[in-house]
Amino acid sequence: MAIMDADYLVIGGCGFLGQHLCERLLERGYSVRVFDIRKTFENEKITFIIGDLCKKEDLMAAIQGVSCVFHCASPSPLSNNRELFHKVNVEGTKLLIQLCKWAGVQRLVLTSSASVVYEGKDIKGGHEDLPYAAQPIDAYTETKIMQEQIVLAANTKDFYTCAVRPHGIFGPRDPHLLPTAVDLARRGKFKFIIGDGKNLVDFTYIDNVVHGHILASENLGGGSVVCGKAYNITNDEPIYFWTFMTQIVTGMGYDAPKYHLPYLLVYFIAVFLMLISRLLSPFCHFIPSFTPMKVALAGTHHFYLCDRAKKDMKYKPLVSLDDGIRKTIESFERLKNGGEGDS
Ligand SMILES: NC(=O)C1=CN([C@@H]2O[C@H](COP(=O)(O)OP(=O)(O)OC[C@H]3O[C@@H](n4cnc5c(N)ncnc54)[C@H](O)[C@@H]3O)[C@@H](O)[C@H]2O)C=CC1
Ligand SMILES: CC(C)CCC[C@@H](C)[C@H]1CC[C@H]2C3=C(CC[C@]12C)[C@@]1(C)CCC(=O)C[C@@H]1CC3
Repeated sequence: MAIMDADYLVIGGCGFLGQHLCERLLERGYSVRVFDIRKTFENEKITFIIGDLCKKEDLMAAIQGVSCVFHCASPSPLSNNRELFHKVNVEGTKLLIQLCKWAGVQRLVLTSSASVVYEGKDIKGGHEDLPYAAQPIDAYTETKIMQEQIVLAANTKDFYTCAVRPHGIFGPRDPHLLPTAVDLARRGKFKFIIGDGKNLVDFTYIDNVVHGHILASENLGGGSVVCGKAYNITNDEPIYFWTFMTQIVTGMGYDAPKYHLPYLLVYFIAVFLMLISRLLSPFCHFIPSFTPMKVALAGTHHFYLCDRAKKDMKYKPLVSLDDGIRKTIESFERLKNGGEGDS
C-alpha cells in the first residue's frame, strides 16, 4: 500500500528522544513518519511502520518518499549485549545509509553521543575535535563511535549527513536515567556518594536535545557548514553529578546520599563484579547494579562545549537545568516514593 510522502522519517521514533522529536516536528508543521521495532504511542498525524532497522525489506518499506532521516535507534545503553549493539548500531546504520542513497533521501541526522570521546577519565569542556576514545568505556560506546564515523564518512555532495552528540538526556518519559536512579534508591543502594561529589558533568533536558536535532536538520544541505560534522548539544550548565542526582532522588521522595566512598575503591569493586558476572554467565545471568561505566560517569568530570552548535546553528538551550529538573520530577508522579511504581 502506497504511503504518503513525509518531511521526516524518525528511526527509533517510539523511544524517549524519538517521541519527543516527533511531537516537536508536528508542532512545527512538518509531516512525520516513524520507523521502530515496537510501537509505544498513537498519533493519527504520524504514519507508523513497525520493523527492524537490520532487515532490508523492513527498512525499504519506510525509507521512500522522505526528505530527511533522524536516526535515533539504539539498543538500550544500559543493556549488556555487545552483539546487539554491533548489529543495530553498526550493521543497521550501514544498511540505512545504503537505502537512503537507493531511495534518494538527501539528509541524514544521526543521534550520536558525547561519550564517543570519553574513556572513563576526566573531560572538562570537551570539544568535538577531541579524538574518539581509543578505549571506550563499554560496548555501547564502542559501537556509537563506529556508527558516527560511518555516518560522517558517508557525507557527499549529493547526500548530506551530520551527527548530534547529546549527553545525559533527562526529561518526561526518560526510560534510563531517572528510573534507574529511583530503583537504586528504592533498593537502598543510593546511600553513598562515589568520590568527593565535586565532579562536574552535563545533563541535557530533552527539549534542548530535540531543539538541537531540528536545528541540525534545518541547517543541513548543499554547501552547508554543518555537512559531515558532529555537534555537542548540552544544557550548557555543567553541574556536580551528585547535586543533580540528589535533586532527582529527593524530588522523588527518597533520602539524599550521605556518606562518601573512595572513587577508585568503588571502581575496582565494579570491575571485579563485572568479571565475576562474565565468569558466571554460562550458569547464571546477573548485571551488577554498579557497572564500571556507571561508576566512571558518577565519579569523573565529563562536560562538553557546544560552541560549535552555537556558531553554526545558532543553538542555545530552550529550557534551563532547574526548570528541566522540576518538569521531570512533576512528570514522574507514578515513580515517587509510595507511588504506584512501588507496587
Ligand atoms: N539517553 C541518553 O542519555 C542518551 C542517548 N543517546 C542516543 O540517543 C538515541 C535515543 O536514545 P533514547 O531515546 O534514550 O533510547 P530509547 O531506548 O528510548 O529509544 C531507542 C529506540 O530505538 C528503537 N530500536 C532499537 N533497536 C531497533 C531496531 N533494530 N530497529 C528499529 N528500532 C529499534 C527502540 O525500540 C526504541 O524505541 C540513541 O541513539 C542513544 O544512543 C545519546 C546520548 C545520551
Ligand atoms: C551510579 C549511580 C548513582 C548512577 C545512576 C544514574 C545512571 C543510571 C545515569 C547517570 C549518567 C547517565 C548516562 C547514561 C545512562 C544513565 C546514566 C548512567 C548514558 C550512558 C546513556 C547513553 C549515552 O549515550 C551516554 C549517557 C551518559 C550518562
